[in-house]
Amino acid sequence: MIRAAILGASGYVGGELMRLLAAHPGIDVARAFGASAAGKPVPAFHPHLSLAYGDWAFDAWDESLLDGCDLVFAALPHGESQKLVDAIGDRKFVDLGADFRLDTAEEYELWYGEKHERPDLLSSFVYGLPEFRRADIAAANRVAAPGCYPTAASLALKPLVEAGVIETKGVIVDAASGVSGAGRIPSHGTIYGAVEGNFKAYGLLKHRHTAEMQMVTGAEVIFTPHLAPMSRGILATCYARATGPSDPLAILAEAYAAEPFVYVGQTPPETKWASGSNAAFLTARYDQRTNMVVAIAAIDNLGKGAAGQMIQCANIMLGLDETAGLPIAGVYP
Ligand SMILES: NC(=O)C1=CN([C@@H]2O[C@H](COP(=O)(O)OP(=O)(O)OC[C@H]3O[C@@H](n4cnc5c(N)ncnc54)[C@H](OP(=O)(O)O)[C@@H]3O)[C@@H](O)[C@H]2O)C=CC1
Ligand SMILES: CC(=O)N[C@@H](CCC(=O)OP(=O)(O)O)C(=O)O
Repeated sequence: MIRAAILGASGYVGGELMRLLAAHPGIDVARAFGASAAGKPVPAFHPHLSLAYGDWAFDAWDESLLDGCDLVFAALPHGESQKLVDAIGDRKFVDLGADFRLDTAEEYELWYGEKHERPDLLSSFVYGLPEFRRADIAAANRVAAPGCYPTAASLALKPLVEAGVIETKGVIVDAASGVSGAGRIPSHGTIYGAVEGNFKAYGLLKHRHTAEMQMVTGAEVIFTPHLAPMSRGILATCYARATGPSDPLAILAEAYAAEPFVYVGQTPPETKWASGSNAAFLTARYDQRTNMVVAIAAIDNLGKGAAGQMIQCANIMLGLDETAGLPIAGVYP
């Protein structure tokens, strides 16, 4: 068994990693690190994990506790993995923070508004979207797993850009996320009273995921995220001017025909289809009246948008079955 350490195990993504790894045939959780949670029992933060990790407590960060671990997952706030990466050494490392996702320190500083402390290490990370970078991930020691919104939007758009059926200028991504996308610590905008029965846009014109979507798709993107009154899920609806009549559904179906976690179908997908799984559900249409293409993706932000994708990357890096430990079926209703 591969022994894994999780940094940020007390957070929402950390909890989802622990849940999925509890049923993984080739990877065991060896260490679960917290920050303010250090020393406290795992079930105090993740009661749903009581049977799997009932007698566990979160560790305080201490790099010597990585001894004996072959693999490290980090689900920390942005900026934190830059400080820890040296301690991880040459272990396999899957980082979900944004620190090493973008190609340049300048892009990171532009969109995240803070200085990048380790630009020297940017090129040592591979962007962890397996459907587009599988061979590079297999050869990598360090992977920067994508953000949740960019995963959904890029899966919907990239094959259409590559097929040349959409214009790459002014692509519109309207996406809605469940509240778990904002993490475990509630803020004024994510408490029940602010979210229940409500629907709102935020981050207009400046959401940091715009940079990632542009990097992956090669298109110029205008992205508007929305907060939806649900725990999990992302629905990304993407619009682009067509270069002419095409069959975008057939293009997506062909692009993902061999992909174990991507389903392309006629019916507009719903977030619940993906809930609890590592699946992505896609559809697309060409509209002759407006000469526009619309492409839609539904994922679980904690699944294919976070923990599931991290495990998919780790499976590839370790030469395990890519689907090991990862559900392809969602929880419904
Ligand atoms: N939630 C989602 O759907 C997605 C999240 N992400 C990204 O993944 C990362 C984790 O997200 P999420 O789990 O939602 O966040 P949470 O806020 O739920 O969890 C954050 C985790 O980081 C730990 N932590 C906080 N500050 C520090 C610090 N200074 N040093 C070390 N550890 C610290 C927390 O520890 P403690 O609680 O013990 O203080 C906790 O375990 C973020 O970068 C997020 O942007 C990416 C894709 C999707
Ligand atoms: C609903 C909600 O607040 N979502 C978060 C997305 C968090 C996330 O995925 O952040 P990174 O991918 O950059 O790590 C947001 O919009 O900031």
